[in-house]
Amino acid sequence: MTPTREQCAARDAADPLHALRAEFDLPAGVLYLDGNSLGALPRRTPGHLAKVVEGEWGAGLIRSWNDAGWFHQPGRLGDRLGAHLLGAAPGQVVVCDSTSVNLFKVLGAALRLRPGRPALLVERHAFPTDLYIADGLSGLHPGTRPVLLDSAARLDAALDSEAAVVLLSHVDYRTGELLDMAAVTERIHAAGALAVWDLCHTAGALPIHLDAAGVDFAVGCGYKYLNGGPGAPAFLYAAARHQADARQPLTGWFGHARQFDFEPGYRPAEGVTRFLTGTPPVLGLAALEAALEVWELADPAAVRLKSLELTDLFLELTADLDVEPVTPREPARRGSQVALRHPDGHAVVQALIARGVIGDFRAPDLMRFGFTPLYLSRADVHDAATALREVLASGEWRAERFARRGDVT
Ligand SMILES: Cc1ncc(COP(=O)(O)O)c(C=O)c1O
Ligand SMILES: Nc1c(O)cccc1C(=O)C[C@H](N)C(=O)O
Repeated sequence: MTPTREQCAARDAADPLHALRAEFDLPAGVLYLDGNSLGALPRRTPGHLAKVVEGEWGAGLIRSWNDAGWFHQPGRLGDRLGAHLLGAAPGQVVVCDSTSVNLFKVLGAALRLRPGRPALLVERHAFPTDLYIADGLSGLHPGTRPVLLDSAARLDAALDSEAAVVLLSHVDYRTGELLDMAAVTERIHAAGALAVWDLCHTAGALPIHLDAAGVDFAVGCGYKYLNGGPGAPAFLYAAARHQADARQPLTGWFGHARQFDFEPGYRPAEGVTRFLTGTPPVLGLAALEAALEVWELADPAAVRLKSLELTDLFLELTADLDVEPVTPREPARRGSQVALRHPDGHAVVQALIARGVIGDFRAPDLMRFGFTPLYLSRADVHDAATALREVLASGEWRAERFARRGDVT
């Protein structure tokens, strides 16, 4: 028997995480299932930003680089994020730049740590920026060539003595499939290669254990599950054991050993600081800091349990619909989103959005629904599944206004 809405609401009432919903400012009448693409606005963010803008920028002016600690914000936020959500001991994470730029930096550093090995392995269906960056970087490294994997499951066949670096997504942005980070990293290391993980769809979706898994490098973005806001700075992780030898290619002055000596030659800073490039986006970091404060109110293990419950519930409540779930049912292989295949998925998603149920669509036929336990409840999941059922049963998605028109997301 699938649970009723009342049963869902009763479970919500008994859930300690339910209180965190009040930390978010969500518009009335909207069921937001797209926090896996752009997270919701934490209520404390506007006030925190106003404080930084008026107090630190307006009143403090340039003094705030020192007095308000702006210089150290990339490392300080990195340590907080590392401790709470990434399983990284201090001194290995910095918050800076975009995921794409950080990928360029860590892949560049990783390739230089494996000289003589030409292959940079990437999944054929990786998020395109990962493919583009791997391709662009390979063009700049004589002798390096990208090798496309049909899937992560085919990794072993490609892991030979030519393999330098393997770039993998912890969760697949289309299907929501989760890889076993520790086991896969171990296989990569057994072949003598380095493991670089894209955590865009897992940072804030489930607890990550980078140190314990022996990961070499990782990147991820701040604007999805972390709720740092549109264009929020991203993060990167460089394992302590690699830092002294790592040379990243974007050698800007914020990564210099003596930034204010203004030397003409580049010398990398100690530690993960050498992965910084230019002036940090102070206001973007402030918004991410406010969001992290909310995250620090939540136990990531409890968030994971609730996430699995929400995705499971949605899969169960939509099981009899004329859609094909592509997200794995096994909890250990599932991230925090559900993808359902439907030949007219774009129109169906548009019809849902017209009802206030916001999900998204990835060509050619995947409807994606992100489940963010900090601000979604079981009753919300029930309502979303009911809306999908009604949209499909009524055929309202066939209306001309829901036809595809080149929207950006
Ligand atoms: C797996 C993955 N990597 C990278 C990115 C994007 O990187 P950027 O923030 O640089 O646009 C996304 C989403 O946009 C993503 O889903
Ligand atoms: N980063 C995005 C953007 O700048 C505009 C629109 C969407 C996005 C996304 O995050 C897409 C997302 N990474 C995805 O999984 O498809």
